[in-house]
Parts: sequence; C-alpha cells; structure tokens
Amino acid sequence: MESQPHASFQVYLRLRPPYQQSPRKSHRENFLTVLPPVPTASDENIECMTSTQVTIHPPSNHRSQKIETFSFTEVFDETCGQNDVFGRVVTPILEGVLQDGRDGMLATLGVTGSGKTHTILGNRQARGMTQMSLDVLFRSLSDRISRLSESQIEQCNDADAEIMDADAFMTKVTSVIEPHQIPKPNTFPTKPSVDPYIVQCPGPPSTKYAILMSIYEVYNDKIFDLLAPSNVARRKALLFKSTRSSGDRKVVTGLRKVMVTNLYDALQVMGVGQYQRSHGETGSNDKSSRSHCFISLELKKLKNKLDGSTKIKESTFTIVDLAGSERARNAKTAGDRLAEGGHINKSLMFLGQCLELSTAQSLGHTPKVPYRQSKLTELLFTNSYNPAAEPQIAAIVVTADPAGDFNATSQMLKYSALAKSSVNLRPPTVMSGRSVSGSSLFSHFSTVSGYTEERPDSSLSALSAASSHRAMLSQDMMNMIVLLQRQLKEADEKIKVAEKRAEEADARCLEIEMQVREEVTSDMELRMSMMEKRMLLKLQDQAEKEEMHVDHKLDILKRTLMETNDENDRARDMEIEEYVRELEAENNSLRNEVQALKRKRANGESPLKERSLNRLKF
Ligand SMILES: Nc1ncnc2c1ncn2[C@@H]1O[C@H](COP(=O)(O)OP(=O)(O)OP(=O)(O)O)[C@@H](O)[C@H]1O
Repeated sequence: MESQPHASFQVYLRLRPPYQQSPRKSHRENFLTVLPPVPTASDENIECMTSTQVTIHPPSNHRSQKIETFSFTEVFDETCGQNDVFGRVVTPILEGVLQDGRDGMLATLGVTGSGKTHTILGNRQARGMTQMSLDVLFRSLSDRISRLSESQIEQCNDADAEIMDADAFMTKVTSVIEPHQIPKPNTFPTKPSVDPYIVQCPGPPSTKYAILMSIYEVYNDKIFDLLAPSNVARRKALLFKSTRSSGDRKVVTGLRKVMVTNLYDALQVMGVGQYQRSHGETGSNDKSSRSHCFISLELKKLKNKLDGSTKIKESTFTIVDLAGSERARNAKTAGDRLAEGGHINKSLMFLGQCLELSTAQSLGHTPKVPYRQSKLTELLFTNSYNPAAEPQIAAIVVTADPAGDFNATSQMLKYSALAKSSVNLRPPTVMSGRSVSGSSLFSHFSTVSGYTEERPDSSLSALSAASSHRAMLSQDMMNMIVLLQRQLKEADEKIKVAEKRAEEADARCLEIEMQVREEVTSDMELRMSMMEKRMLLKLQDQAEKEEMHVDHKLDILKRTLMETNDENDRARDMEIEEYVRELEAENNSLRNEVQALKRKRANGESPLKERSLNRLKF
C-alpha cells in the first residue's frame, strides 16, 4: 500500500515591497491588506504578536466582489527584510536539522515576480535564506566539520552519487564553463547584516559532521543535475527511486554531490548551480526562473563507535525555489517559454491540491494526498520524508505582490492558506422570496469561514477553544467592518471624482451642443438660401412658361376674335348692301314716282292730290 507522507507545512506569507524603478508596475492599486494581530487568551505580550491574516479585496471592476481573508502561520509585510524571515522561519528548521537530526525543508511559492528567488538567493544588498543558512551551518559546526572517508562514502551512498571535494569539483566545472561566467561568492554581501546566529549542536566534540551539497532542478517534469554541466540538449534526466537503504522513501539517484567544508566553497557551488539553472525573460519578470530549483544540504553526523567504525546519522535540509505560476497573457510567452509555463502551472496546480489536502490531514481528516501526480510534488512530499524518523519540519514562504496580478495572487492564496473565509460585498440577492443580508451576515460569514465551530463538550479546553474561535470570528467581523468602511470611503471619493467628471462632461456637452447648433444653423441657412435660389429659378421658369402659355392663348383669342370680326363684318356688309339695295330700290321707285309726277304735272294733273291719295291707300 502506498505510504502517505505526514509532512505538515508551516505556511508564511511574505509581501514584496512595491517596485521602485518600474513606473509601469508601481502605479498599480494594492488589493492586499495585512490585518492586525488577533489576541487570544494566552497572549501575554500583545506588542510581540505577529500578524497572521490578510484580506484581499478585488478591484472595483472585478466580477467578484468578495472580500476574502486568508490565515497563515505568520504574515511578513512589505517592511520585513531577509533577516526577519530568516529569524522566524528558517532558524527553527535549522535547529531541527542540527539538534534533532530531522529533515527540514524551506520552499518559496508565489506568482511570477513576487520575490521567491529574492527570498531564497537574495541580491547584492541582502543575502538570501540559502547564504544565511549556510553561514549559520558552518558557524555552528565550526571545527566539527569533517570530510567523508572513502569507506564512509561507501557506507552512506547507495544512490549512485558522484561525491567529490569542492576543489576537485571546481576544477572539473571550470573545464566546461568559463570561470568568469560563474557568479562569484562575493556577488552577495559577505558579511551578515546582524550578529550571526549559532545553533548549539549536541554530542561530544569527537562527533563530526560532513556536509554534502547538491543542486538539481525540475524542468518540464524531469529532474536535471545542475552541478554536472553539460550541453542542454544532451542533459540526462535523473531517476527518482527507492534505494537499498531508503526503503519506501525515494531519492534522486546519480546526483553529483560536493563535500563542502566552508562558506566560500559552498557559495562557489551555489554559483555554479545558479549559472546552470533554466532562466528566461518573460513579460512578468526580466529573469524568470523556468524550473523548480532544489538546493540540498545533506548533513552526515559521524559518531565514532567503540569498535572503531562510524555510525552515520543523516538529515537533510532542502531549500526549494519554485518557479512562479504565470498567465501566458501577462507573461507574453510563446514557443518553449509557453510550454515551460504550461509545465510550471500544471505542477503548481498539483502542488496546490496536495497542500490543501495535507492541511486537511493536519486538521485530523484523512484524505489521500495525490503527491505522485508530478515530479515536483513527489520530491516535495517524499524526498526528505523518512517514515522511520520524525516528520520533517517544512515551511513554505508564499510570496505575493500586493499590487500584482489579482487573479493569480488570490488563486495562490486560496490553495496555500491554512484557513480562509469570505464576505460577499455584492448587494443581497433575493432568491425565492428570501434574502441573504444584514442580520444573516454573521451566520453567512461563519458558514463560509472555514472555521468550524466546535460544540463545547464538558472540558474547559474545548470551551476556551470555542471562545477563541468566537473571538477570531468577531475580530474577523471587525476587520471586515473596518475594510468595508474603508471601501465606502474609497467609493465616496470615487463618486466625487465621477461627479466632477460628469460636471466637466456636461459642460463639454453643452459647448459641443452650442457648436453643433451653430454649425447646423449655418448649414440650414446655406441650404435655405440655395433652396430659395432654386425656387426663384423655378418660379421664373414657370412664370416664363405661363407667360408663353398666356401669349399663346391670347394669340388664339386674337385669331378667334379676328375671325369673328370678319364674319360680323360680312354680315353687316350684306345687311348694308341689302339696305343699300332697298334704298336704291326705294330711290328708284321714288325717282320713278317723281318722273311720273313730273309727267303728270306736265300733263296738268295735280300730282300732290294723287300723291296724297296714294298715300292714303297705303
Ligand atoms: N522583498 C523584496 N525586496 C526587494 N526586492 C524584491 C523583493 N522581492 C522581490 N524583489 C525584486 O523583484 C524582482 C523579481 O523578484 P524575483 O525574481 O525574486 O521573483 P520570482 O518570484 O522569483 O519570479 P519568477 O517566478 O519569475 O522567477 C527582483 O528584481 C527582486 O530583486
């Protein structure tokens, strides 16, 4: 049956300070707030208390308006330096490794560019956890440091490791890599910034210690030795398997391990590992780690037995710098970089599942941790896990950029936090006549909080646990109220800004409207005058046509009149002619009468008498 690791992790959160030089990144909004420490009944010195919770509030344009609270073993805010992290996270592990012979592990986990490598390896200004650990290790062991003899190597090495001295190693390496390419030990501050811490090691002065250092990486789900430089194309993936002495526990076989006896040698070896590690430039980080890097410090405690032989007790301190999760769109990756990113995200997704389930395990549940899904989870959950020994002391430092990628960071916090709770800021939704709001907020909060309230049994401890849970929940509520008030204030300010903008927009609209009106009016006037002209032309045209038409009609009338006059004239002429004829006939008859009268008178007749008689006849 598959044995389940029983490693439980202390999970710390470290917030990185804002970017100093990059204006592109420095103007972004902070979405992460460290909550003040929650006092419990057992806290005597409130000033020494450390924060354990953060809330994240989504940007105002985000589809989810949920304020989420995440609990960690401890939260280091932006002001905390390397010494703070080392003192509170790493020294307990070193003590466990040196004093109790337990395995220890320190890993950094976070979104790309959040400060994982900075925490582990430091920079020119500040040493990283690795240099500080090596320093404490060598100072604490001091003159107890020894080399392994051939027979001791034989005795403890069944993983086909190539074990060699630091000098031999450097000679071998510099025959392949140009020495100037390897980062020198003085790249990092050579002196610690605070008084070096020393761990008291148990046992008589005759008990010696040998330290074997190996560095390897998980790149695209394969393990590669970083201390055995070779052409990338010809790099041979190492096997991760059980050996004669490891039993259930799997180990990386075929590694090159360097026996280091002082800090300088160890830093030189680190330089080689750093040079060999897969890096690349992405849109999110100029020097992004493209692999998960493991620095393994094996401590061999050599105890002389009475028969002259040596009893070797082994413990390992593994420091892991994980590659960061990234979103291809933000990282602007393509080709190999995109494929690497895919492998990184997949392995981190499996790690997230394992972490969630191992947290559930530590709370007394018994889910199976599916750590065999990827090389990374196998290495993290089983490499330094020895079923026969005490569980390893493991710490994960989750690094986060409070003004970085909101979605990626909240996802990271979701699966790494030890507990989480949330409050939805959206207005209450009415569902089938019922609404979730106001008074139900507390109960809603309690349900989603992940803090399951224990039913108090008869024991006092259960009662105090329940009351401390209550205190935690009410503290959470207070924190939420403070946050909500802050958000309201921010919203007020935003409204004011929006109102001012609206006023400005109104004024601008008015101005534009006036302009448009003026333009429209002048356009209209232009059109009107053109229309007028056209109408005038049309009217003129029409008038001309009508004039012609009237002229034509007049012509017709004239002609008609003339024709009519002609007819009348003819009729009158005929009448006149008739009349003339009548007159002429009358004239003729009168003339005849006159002639007749004259003749009668000549004949002596009285023409007048006859004439009067004629007239009477008529
Ligand atoms: N706490 C810090 N203080 C000062 N500088 C920091 C801190 N954390 C990160 N930085 C700086 O931010 C930059 C990115 O950090 P780092 O390379 O450690 O990120 P990372 O999480 O390892 O990214 P990746 O996963 O891409 O390798 C570096 O220049 C580093 O020096």
